[in-house]
Amino acid sequence: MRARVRLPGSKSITARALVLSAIAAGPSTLRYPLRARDTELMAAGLRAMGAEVDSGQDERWTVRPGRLAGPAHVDVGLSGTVMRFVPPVAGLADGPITFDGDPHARQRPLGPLVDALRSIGVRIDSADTGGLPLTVHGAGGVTGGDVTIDASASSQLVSGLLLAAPAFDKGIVVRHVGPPVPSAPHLRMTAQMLREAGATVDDSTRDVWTVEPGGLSGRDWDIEPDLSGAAPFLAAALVTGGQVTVPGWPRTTTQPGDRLRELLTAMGGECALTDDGLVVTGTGAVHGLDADLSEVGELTPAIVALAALADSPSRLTGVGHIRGHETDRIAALARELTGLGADVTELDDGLELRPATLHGGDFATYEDHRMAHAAAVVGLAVPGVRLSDIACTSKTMPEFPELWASIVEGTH
Ligand SMILES: O=C(O)C1=C[C@@H](OP(=O)(O)O)[C@@H](O)[C@H](O)C1
Ligand SMILES: C=C(OP(=O)(O)O)C(=O)O
Repeated sequence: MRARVRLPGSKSITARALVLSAIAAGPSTLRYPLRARDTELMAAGLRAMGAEVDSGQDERWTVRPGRLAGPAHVDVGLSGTVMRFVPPVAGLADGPITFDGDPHARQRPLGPLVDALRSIGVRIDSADTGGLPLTVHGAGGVTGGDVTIDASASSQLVSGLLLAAPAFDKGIVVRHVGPPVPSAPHLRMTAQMLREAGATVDDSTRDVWTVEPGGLSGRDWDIEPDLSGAAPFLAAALVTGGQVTVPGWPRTTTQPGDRLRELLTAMGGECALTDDGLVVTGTGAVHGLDADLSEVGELTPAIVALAALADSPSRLTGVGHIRGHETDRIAALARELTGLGADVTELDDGLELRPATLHGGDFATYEDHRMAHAAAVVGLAVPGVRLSDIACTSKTMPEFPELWASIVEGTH
């Protein structure tokens, strides 16, 4: 395999740019945004509340902030960013905003955010579970102030509060209390993008984030390629002993996917960040990995797929929270890989894998895009791996099936 894969924009950066633009004082543009289910739902949700989001052109979306008002309905789909980033904005709107999503969305952790918003004066009706479906009774503004939250289930619970906080009367001081918050790079991304939009943010104390009240400016956002989406493509270089180049790989970034350079090197690849982008070359061998993935939880499915093909054991820990992702990813990976003959042990907070000879069979995706990515990686080395569903990849990369087929067929 010798492939060059141009990836779509980052889901996480696109989501944040949309939210910050919707509460800014003037218009903004997003250059090279991600067009996928999660970001289309984000745009639709903000639009429903009164922001003017024009996503007509692929390479340039524009956002004109408008008066935020209900009644409106926000479909969160299965998107963590939509369900955690939009309710705090809904508190700023005038009128009721209802939220619901795919059946599994109701199982994803949301209660701590709802409680936190209530504690700063936002009236919310929620399901008994504390999560979806819910109604935010926007009062045209949010008092803000001091909030205590257990965000061990998802960093997005904190990011959601911070992103809307410049528009709160008193801004916000968020204190996390509980087991560690995962996905630290995503919290740095939130702080950095808030600052780029003109907010004053203090994240210098562990587990405490302060955002001062103040107007945000409209601006041009250049969206980096989605480095987490790169994971299965770069993994393919290792599995096939080939070479995959991702052009436009940023030299510095807050995206957790940048850690792929270190993880794939440890697993036997060679990674070179060149003027042409990131070039990953397989050496013919895939080694096991002993790593704490808590900061990069969304990379777990692709790394586990590689680990299932490795020539030595792996122990991947620190990701108990991914049981609350699109599906319980620890259980799903253990079950589906075991079904293909892998030697896997499920841990509370991760997985252990030992070398085994895999065989073909059915692989269920549980509507999880990254489960499909994992199956695709295994399928490079194991004939007859049949995915239950490839359409779920539309959550973050609708072009995944075509891109994957093209690298496998060597047409790139
Ligand atoms: O803020 C973000 O854009 C994200 C944060 C992470 O969430 P968790 O902290 O819930 O893992 C990550 O897994 C998700 O894909 C995107
Ligand atoms: C966990 C993920 O998504 P979400 O933003 O829905 O939490 C993911 O994309 O791996």
